[in-house]
Amino acid sequence: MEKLVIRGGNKLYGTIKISGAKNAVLPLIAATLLGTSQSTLEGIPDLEDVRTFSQVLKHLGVSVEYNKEEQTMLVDSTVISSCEAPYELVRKMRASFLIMGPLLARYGHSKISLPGGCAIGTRPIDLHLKGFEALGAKIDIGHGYIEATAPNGLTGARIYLDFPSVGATENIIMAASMAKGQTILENPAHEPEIVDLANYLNTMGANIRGAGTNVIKIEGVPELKGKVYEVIPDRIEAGTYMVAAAMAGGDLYVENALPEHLKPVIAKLKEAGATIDEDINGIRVKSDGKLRAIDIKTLPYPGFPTDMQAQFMAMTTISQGTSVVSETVFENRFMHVDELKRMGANIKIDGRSAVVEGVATLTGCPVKATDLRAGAALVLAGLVAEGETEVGYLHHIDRGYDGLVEKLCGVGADIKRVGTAETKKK
Ligand SMILES: CC(=O)N[C@H]1[C@@H](OP(=O)(O)OP(=O)(O)OC[C@H]2O[C@@H](n3ccc(=O)[nH]c3=O)[C@H](O)[C@@H]2O)O[C@H](CO)[C@@H](O)[C@@H]1O
Ligand SMILES: C=C(OP(=O)(O)O)C(=O)O
Repeated sequence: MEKLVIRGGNKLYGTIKISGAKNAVLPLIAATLLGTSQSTLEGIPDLEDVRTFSQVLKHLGVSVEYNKEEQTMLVDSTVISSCEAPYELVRKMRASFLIMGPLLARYGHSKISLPGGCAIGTRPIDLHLKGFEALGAKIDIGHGYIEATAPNGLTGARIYLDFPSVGATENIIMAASMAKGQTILENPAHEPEIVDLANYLNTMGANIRGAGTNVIKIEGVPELKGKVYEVIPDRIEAGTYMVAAAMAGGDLYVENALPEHLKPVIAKLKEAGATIDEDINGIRVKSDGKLRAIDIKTLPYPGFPTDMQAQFMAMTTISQGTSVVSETVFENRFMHVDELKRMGANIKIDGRSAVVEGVATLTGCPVKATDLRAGAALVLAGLVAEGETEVGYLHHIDRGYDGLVEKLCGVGADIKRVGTAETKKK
């Protein structure tokens, strides 16, 4: 099995350049299915999720050319030969469910395997389906598949989301972009990735207003064309390296990080004692590694991101005092706690909160990444732990961090990837 071997104790100095955002690029790839000509996506991060999504599109008969060196993806979905996605592909990546909205909009039919639960929670898709039904689709669930049909096309509607789900907002926007008439989406997600998707769809010829606000209005159009578009930088990757610098100490410039996407992360790092400077090209984090306890509560954007919760929990394990970390978005996103405890952290879980008493030092040992951000948290813990930390189950980390080892080693960390590649599994 492949693992990361991390020798802790090095401070981080220099620059890390942030890649394109995983959570923005996946909906953009789904949106290319709406275009009747070639799309060129730029700034594509080198991620396992990107490769998996390419496989999903190829399964639909779409031509996909990913160029790792140029960070581009050319998608030609002029012709789509299948509207079905099987379990083998969908189970690897929940975001593949985002193909349902575009396929329904363009062909009036889509059949996709139910994605199933995952390590961080049950992650139902009821809000996506309610949205499709409101637009006039008929939904049938059976034999592990969801089939959505709208033989006469979709019709715009007023839709209220019970919770501002990121994926449901994206799927509904894509479906409604080619529906007849106007759709008004109330209580949508506000994440920057939603705004990026709407911007791309508008570039393709859609008419979407209000993305990033409480109400999104979509006037359906009969046709969308593939275009050239560059994905936004990954705010979670940026936040992860910012926490790394705060914990390890040093002076790290996180190039490409957008301060306006990282307000709660910046505020909480300052509260913990790090010095943060923002400029037009990125964010600088300076720290002596001596941090204070902070409380964190995850919330939909613009609140504190759940995708940064595990990394901040790693930070609080070595921050002086008692921190309380509350997770309100996912019901089971504390899988990293037991692994951090193996490294000497003092954490008690109380319902949806974790109470963390800072310890003077963590100690390296073998640990496993149970999900993507849990894996990132363990890498951060390894950077400051005494001795050697071995992080296994790297397929989780590979889903969402482009060049993690190279980027961290480039600023002074001591990390090696060793062993033979494991069989990829969710
Ligand atoms: C590829 C991608 O962009 N993934 C992000 C996206 O996931 P994703 O789009 O899956 O997250 P959602 O915002 O939909 O989920 C948030 C909460 O809503 C619940 N829910 C969601 C849909 C639904 O139909 N019913 C329902 O109950 C979920 O179980 C969860 O508890 O947003 C999450 C929340 O910021 C992030 O952690 C993920 O990194
Ligand atoms: C939970 C995450 O991603 P996904 O929704 O793709 O599982 C994440 O990026 O932290």
